[in-house]
This record gives sequence, structure tokens and C-alpha cells, in this order.
Amino acid sequence: MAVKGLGKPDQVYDGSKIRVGIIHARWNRVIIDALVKGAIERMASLGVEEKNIIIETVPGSYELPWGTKRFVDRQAKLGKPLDVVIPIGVLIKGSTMHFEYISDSTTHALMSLQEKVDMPVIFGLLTCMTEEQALARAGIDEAHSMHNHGEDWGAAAVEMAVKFGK
Ligand SMILES: O=Nc1c(NC[C@H](O)[C@H](O)[C@H](O)CO)[nH]c(=O)[nH]c1=O
Repeated sequence: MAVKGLGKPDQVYDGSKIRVGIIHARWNRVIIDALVKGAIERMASLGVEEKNIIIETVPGSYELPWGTKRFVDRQAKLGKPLDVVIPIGVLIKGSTMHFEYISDSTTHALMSLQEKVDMPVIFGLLTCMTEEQALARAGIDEAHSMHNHGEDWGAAAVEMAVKFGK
């Protein structure tokens, strides 16, 4: 019996009226693109319209918190406020402590960002010890050993925006 992983949603949420921002880092781009694609496809399957998915990018995961804050503010200033935002980054452990410091600081910053932007900020940061782990969680490893985590993030975004929207 599978124990780990996301349980089934308590209902199917209608995403047809929400606006979603995806802001992604450009490090580890092949993995990023697969995660973004998975999130978009899952949201489309839940009724989110293509015109209501706005995409922005930042250089790396460390820039996600500040970039997300500015992205949300700017969409509001344009008169097209977002209902939820999905920052996406892929951190892969290297030979230094860089990975640990960025993973920890960015995670805390994204968590506390929710109160500042007053909307759900979905946690789309993959923190992997190896490239293989990251490929698997984006659903693009050779063995296709795991599903694409981007799909879970898309589903979480729709549920949080619909269930807890303003
Ligand atoms: O180092 N590895 C990574 C990384 N470093 C860059 C960092 O996020 C930032 O852009 C620069 O330090 C400039 O501020 N950014 C990632 O998204 N993934 C990594 O695996």
C-alpha cells in the first residue's frame, strides 16, 4: 500500500476563474521546463485558462522570493491580480555548502512571503542531492520512476486559490 505522496483531493476544484502566476528560476533548465509543463497541464485539466497563467523567470532559486513579491505586486498594479503564485526552482547539491544555504533561506523566505502577498505561495523548490533525483521528480528520468511534481504543485495552486481565495 502506497503511504507516501499526495492524497486524493477531497473534491475536484474548478480553476476556470482564477489567475495563476508561475515564476521559475533558469538554473537546471531542462528540469525546470518539465516541472513548469507539468504544472500548466494539470491546471489546464482543472479548467484554468491559458490566458490566466502568467509566467515570469528569475536567474536562480535565490532570486525567487524577491522576484515573486515584485511579480505579484506588478500584476496587481496592472489591474490583473493573481490568486495564487507558484515559484519553481531546482537546487542540486554540489561540492560546497551553497546548496544548503540557498535551500534553507529560500524555503523560509517563500513560506513567510504568503503573509506579505496575502495569497497562497506554492512550494515549488526541488532540493535534490543528485541530478538523478531531480530528473525523477520532474518525471523525465529514463525509468520514469516518479510522477512529475509540477503536476502536484499545479493541483495545489488551484485548490488553495479556490478554497481559500479572497
Ligand atoms: O548553485 N546552484 C544553484 C543556484 N545558484 C544560483 C543562485 O540561486 C543565485 O541565482 C546566484 O547565487 C545569484 O544570486 N540556483 C539554482 O536555482 N539552482 C542551483 O542548483
